[in-house]
Amino acid sequence: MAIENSVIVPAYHERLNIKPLTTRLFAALGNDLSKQTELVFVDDNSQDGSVEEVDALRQQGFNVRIIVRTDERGLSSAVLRGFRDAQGQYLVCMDADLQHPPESVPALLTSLRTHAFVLGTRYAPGVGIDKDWPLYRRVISSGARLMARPLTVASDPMSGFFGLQKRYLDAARPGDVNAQGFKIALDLLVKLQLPAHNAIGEVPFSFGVRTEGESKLSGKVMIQYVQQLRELYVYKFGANNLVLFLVFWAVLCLYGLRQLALAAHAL
Ligand SMILES: Nc1nc2c(ncn2[C@@H]2O[C@H](COP(=O)(O)OP(=O)(O)O[C@H]3O[C@H](CO)[C@@H](O)[C@H](O)[C@@H]3O)[C@@H](O)[C@H]2O)c(=O)[nH]1
Ligand SMILES: [Mg+2]
Repeated sequence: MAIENSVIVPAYHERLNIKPLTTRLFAALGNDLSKQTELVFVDDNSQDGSVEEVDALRQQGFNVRIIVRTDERGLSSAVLRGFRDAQGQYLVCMDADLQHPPESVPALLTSLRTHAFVLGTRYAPGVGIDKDWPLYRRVISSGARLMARPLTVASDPMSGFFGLQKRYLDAARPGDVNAQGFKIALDLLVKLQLPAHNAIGEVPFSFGVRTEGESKLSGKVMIQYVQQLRELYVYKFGANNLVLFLVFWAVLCLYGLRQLALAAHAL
């Protein structure tokens, strides 16, 4: 049966998460969907046994493979590499560390049949973020989301859990999509030529906490986000509207201070 769906997972030092993600994903897909789906890890030469782990799973019959990059690093560029290499027309991106529930992938794939882009969202009734997610990450995430507000109507453009139809990526101008940092979904939402109506679907999910390995979010990634936002504001509103960007930067700072004050009050 032809491969229609490709699930792309950027992975760096994620050996311990590879097996649970693979088994949970294919169990969630069930027999029919599993036959049409490949799982592709894009690893940046972790040299932690991830390759052997994937090989063992493939020998057990799972349609899983791993691309090892030795010349590049970074989450967004890894995702783009996986998308380029994908066999399927329906692409899903998710993290390796099980913060994105594999059980929500079938819903993403279903929604992708009728939407060009589908976003896994943590901001919907009945879902949310695990209470153990650190406060400083909540503050950063809320601030980053607020700053992206004017760029897209999507409720959770910071999400790393999303899907799109490959033809829209194929139609993008080469080099147009920013391969720096972590915010690949936001870049795609702003830059791809999506249909004017009903382009974006949303699938609610609960954002878990990592139990194995560590987050790779660094100060550098946050600076890359600010640079990316500046570029996106110019892209969407024109070079003269940088003022907008600066206003939102100021709002973000005020919001961050307010959150910190509230947190300090609660202590
Ligand atoms: N290949 C590769 N993969 C990477 C790299 N950096 C991170 N990854 C992979 O990208 C996934 C997400 O990385 P985490 O380090 O777990 O990110 P996070 O701090 O939990 O942030 C996640 O949640 C945010 C929402 O608040 C998202 O905005 C962000 O994109 C990501 O999904 C993981 O599978 C991780 O191994 C890299 O340089 N190269
Ligand atoms: Mg994570």
